[in-house]
Amino acid sequence: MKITVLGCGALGQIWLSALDDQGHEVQGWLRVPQPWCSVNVVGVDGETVNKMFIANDPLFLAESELLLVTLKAWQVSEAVKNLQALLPEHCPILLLHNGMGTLDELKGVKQPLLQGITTHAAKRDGTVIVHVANGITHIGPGTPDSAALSSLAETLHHALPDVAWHDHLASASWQKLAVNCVINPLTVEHDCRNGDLLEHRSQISVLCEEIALVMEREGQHTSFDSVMNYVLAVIESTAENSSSMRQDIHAQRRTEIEYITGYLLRRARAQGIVTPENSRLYELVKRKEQNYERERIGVGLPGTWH
Ligand SMILES: NC(=O)C1=CN([C@@H]2O[C@H](COP(=O)(O)OP(=O)(O)OC[C@H]3O[C@@H](n4cnc5c(N)ncnc54)[C@H](OP(=O)(O)O)[C@@H]3O)[C@@H](O)[C@H]2O)C=CC1
Ligand SMILES: CC(C)(CO)C(=O)C(=O)O
Repeated sequence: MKITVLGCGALGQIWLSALDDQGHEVQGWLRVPQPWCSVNVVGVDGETVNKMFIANDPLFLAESELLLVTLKAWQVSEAVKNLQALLPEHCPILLLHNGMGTLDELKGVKQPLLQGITTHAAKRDGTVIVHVANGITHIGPGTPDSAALSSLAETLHHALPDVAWHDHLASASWQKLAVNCVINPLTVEHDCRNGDLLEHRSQISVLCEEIALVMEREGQHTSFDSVMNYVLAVIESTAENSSSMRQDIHAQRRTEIEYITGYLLRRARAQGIVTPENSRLYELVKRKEQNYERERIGVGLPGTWH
């Protein structure tokens, strides 16, 4: 297949490398246009890949059979809208990111949209992307016209297993959102690794009560116990991780809070539910972002809200 990967960061580079390895024709798409992008990946098995791929080629884009979007949630809608006119109308767009809400922002896009969530872990270490742990990528339709695209899961599975197709991704997406609503802002508040959150069980419990209520009103078959047990299991299985939000705050980057807790709060408001503990954490993270944004502008540096 001819595949363009939009966003060549941690996830983007492991996908570029894996798809190329399977014989697919791939190009990267960078924010600042360049004819080449370099992929430097250390695999889970320690094997390294150093390769250059074509980048930002509009002719390649016009012939692409898949646009794989591996951007942060807040980068997605503007970047996809900028490319949609160059992309064939039938070319599926797969959005792979944490958080929810980007589909609502892409309502006018003509191409079939798919969404995905992943438990793979990859991080940047200097100029290299380290694929820290294998995981599962769950994908499913984001618009009705992508419901018949389940064969994509098999193609992607051969490149970077596991990939599972879901006719209805909402359940998996909400579970992942619940995990991110608890772990990400709490690790910012306590400035700790995921595993250290087990010392804050009562706070986790209050957050899970609120989240379970919103999920139930959104039509999800769940309960407080089920959300709590799932969140605790992920805390244990990712105990050594520093969450992506904590890393973003440490690096003074914009976080994905608007698409994680922000999305939960928007759905809670629509359902008439109050979520005081989630709201407090949302405000806490927003305040931290605003403070360093103000500091950057104060010392004459450009803001990070590009
Ligand atoms: N890394 C991981 O292990 C996991 C990540 N995720 C989720 O996947 C998503 C992607 O994460 P990750 O790969 O880590 O993020 P990265 O920040 O590493 O990658 C995003 C890349 O997109 C680039 N970019 C930004 N804006 C544009 C644009 N307009 N056009 C083209 N490229 C652009 C960035 O470049 P620049 O820096 O120059 O702006 C950056 O290289 C996030 O939602 C994350 O939460 C989920 C599970 C695991
Ligand atoms: C699951 C978790 C919390 C793992 O760290 C994650 O997705 C993140 O850090 O964004």
